[in-house]
Amino acid sequence: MITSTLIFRQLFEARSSTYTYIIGCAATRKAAIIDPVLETVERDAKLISQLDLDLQLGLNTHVHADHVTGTAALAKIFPSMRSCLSDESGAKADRLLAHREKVKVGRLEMQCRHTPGHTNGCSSYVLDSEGLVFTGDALLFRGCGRTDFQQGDASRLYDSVWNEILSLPDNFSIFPGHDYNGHMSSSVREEKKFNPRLTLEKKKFIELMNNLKLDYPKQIDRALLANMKNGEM
Ligand SMILES: N[C@@H](CCC(=O)N[C@@H](CSS)C(=O)NCC(=O)O)C(=O)O
Repeated sequence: MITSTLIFRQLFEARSSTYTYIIGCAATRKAAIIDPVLETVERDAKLISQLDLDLQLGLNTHVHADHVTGTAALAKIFPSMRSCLSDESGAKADRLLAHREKVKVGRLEMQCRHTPGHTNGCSSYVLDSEGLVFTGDALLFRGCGRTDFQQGDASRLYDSVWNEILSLPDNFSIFPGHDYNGHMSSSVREEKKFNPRLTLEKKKFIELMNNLKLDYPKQIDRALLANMKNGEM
């Protein structure tokens, strides 16, 4: 997608079902990448170069438990790129972002909103001018991130999603960190109406989240070790 100000790509990494996003400013060619995956760094770097973009920011929505972030590897290819992460994450990054802090991508401005609950250091990135929000694992298509490890907390997640994401205008598009069923995006209007977890009352939501009984992600040991250090292996 290219508008007069925005260059936008959604990319997929199949092993962990992760979405990576490229956000570029059409006027200045400055760009950011959200949640790159180590295994697809070469693909992403090639696309960034072909689009004639100058990668400035590598934004991680949180310390991922299911894949190794590509930010350290991308910084070797694009030396001016700076990695970013919530200042509540306890992990390493070039820039630690406070709640509501803004980052610039050329003439575009994104706001970091802390949305803890899946992990204590989760954040979503709001691109207000274009009506887009990148929710990482806080809010997924008709779902949400699990809350059973990494300081997960269902009560905090419920408040984060309702106060910081679903409080955005109804027509905002939601771009999640993963999808396991082939969906690519959603909207605030849709998730407020159809999300089977978040439309529950808070007590029922907490009960449901505390009893999901999901298997641990296959790459969890390798991923947590590396992602606490910005993806350095
Ligand atoms: N099978 C996958 C891991 C699947 C998983 O646990 N996904 C997480 C996000 S990555 S930590 C999640 O929050 N899922 C929510 C849900 O309801 O499924 C693997 O082995 O990597």
